[in-house]
Amino acid sequence: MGAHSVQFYEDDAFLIRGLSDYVGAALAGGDSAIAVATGDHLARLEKSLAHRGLLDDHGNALRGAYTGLDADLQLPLFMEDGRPDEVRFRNSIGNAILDATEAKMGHLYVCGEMASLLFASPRCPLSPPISHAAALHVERYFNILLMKFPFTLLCAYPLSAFPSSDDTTTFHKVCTLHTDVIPAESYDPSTQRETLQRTIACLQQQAYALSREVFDRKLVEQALREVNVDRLTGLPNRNVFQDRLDLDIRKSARSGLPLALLFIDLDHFKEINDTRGHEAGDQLLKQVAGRLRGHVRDTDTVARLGGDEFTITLSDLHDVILVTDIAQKICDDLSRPFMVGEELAYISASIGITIYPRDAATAGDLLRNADQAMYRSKERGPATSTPCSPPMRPMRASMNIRPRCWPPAAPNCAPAWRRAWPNRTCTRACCSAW
Ligand SMILES: Nc1nc2c(ncn2[C@@H]2O[C@H](COP(=O)(O)OP(=O)(O)OP(=O)(O)O)[C@@H](O)[C@H]2O)c(=O)[nH]1
Repeated sequence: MGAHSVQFYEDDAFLIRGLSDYVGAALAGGDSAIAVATGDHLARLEKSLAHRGLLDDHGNALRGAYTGLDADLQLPLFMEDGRPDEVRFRNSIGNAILDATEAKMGHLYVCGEMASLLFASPRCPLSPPISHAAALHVERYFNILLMKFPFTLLCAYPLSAFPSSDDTTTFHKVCTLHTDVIPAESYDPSTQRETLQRTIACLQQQAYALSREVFDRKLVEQALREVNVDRLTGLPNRNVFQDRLDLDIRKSARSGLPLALLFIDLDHFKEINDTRGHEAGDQLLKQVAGRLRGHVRDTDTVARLGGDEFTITLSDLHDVILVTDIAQKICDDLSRPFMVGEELAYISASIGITIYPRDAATAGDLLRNADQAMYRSKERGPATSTPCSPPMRPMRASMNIRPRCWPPAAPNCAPAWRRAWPNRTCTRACCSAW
């Protein structure tokens, strides 16, 4: 049987160089060459051969004989019902090889990447493992031709055809069907150390598969982060909030220390979007997230549920009374102006508070309580916080916390507030901090 080598490659430019060396050496020696490659590779190969002075402008050999076959067109010729068919293969590629050997223009050198085409989606209509099995069939058909006709064959495979470590078995099978294995990116036609080359090629494939897996894992980790983190603010999102609340409830049940859930909804945030644009609204939401983080310990959870809704879970509370102080401070803090772009922006927040286990036993009920309490705050007016109270939780008095500094001090600096609450007056002393 004639020599049937396999050349692996990572980089297209390396493939073209290798094919050009192979076909070029044949033509320069007055021999025949058939190149079966994808349209793009074929064009680049022929350009390289023309550059070497071996082909004319029309792709005709100036020495020896050259035939270029577009692998994309050859593929359907020998496929039947989505599988390579031996008879069709003999009638297409086989006949081209037969014609070239009968022409008796020296020895025939064939290089082909139709087998690797079968591996490499999306060009090939087959997906693994069918494409892998199909390519192995094509290699066997080649070996049958090699037993009948005197020619030398070089097949080319991208390492990307074996992207996972599960492909190692197929990779070995491909190597076994060839007489020589040429490792990727180290093509040296003079090298004879076949065993060493095989080992290098296998190691390359394994290294390639490993790097693909590391890359894929990074993508998965990134996707997981994105699933858990609110992209705009970097805060945990609703999913993480719910998981952590469940966890905090279980910890609280064990430790006996209560936890508080604060539901925070910004007041008239929509006006910022409407008057200053969505980007300004985004900037403001990021700053709100930063301010909220400043009011809690590392062990507490500040989350963004979506839109202008945030939650804070305060765990391991030794003194529940402190929660209203924290809510007060948050109301005060969010009523301070925000620097958005070049201008100040004014908002405030309505907060609903609920305590575990005093007000509810489950995460769902706690969230519902806090949400309802937040709406009570909205009804009372902006910058208000309300603990869970009847009918949310029987026998609990509601509480109304306003920022010490309300409404904003400078008469011209908060037109939105003044339109919304024209009857509110400013307590200048406490606004001086602004
Ligand atoms: N800039 C920005 N706006 C958002 C984002 N998500 C939601 N919004 C907007 O936030 C607004 C929230 O709606 P509301 O809560 O009704 O607005 P509001 O003016 O604060 O209303 P009240 O809570 O009743 O005071 C809507 O206009 C949303 O389009 C976001 O990621 N970025």
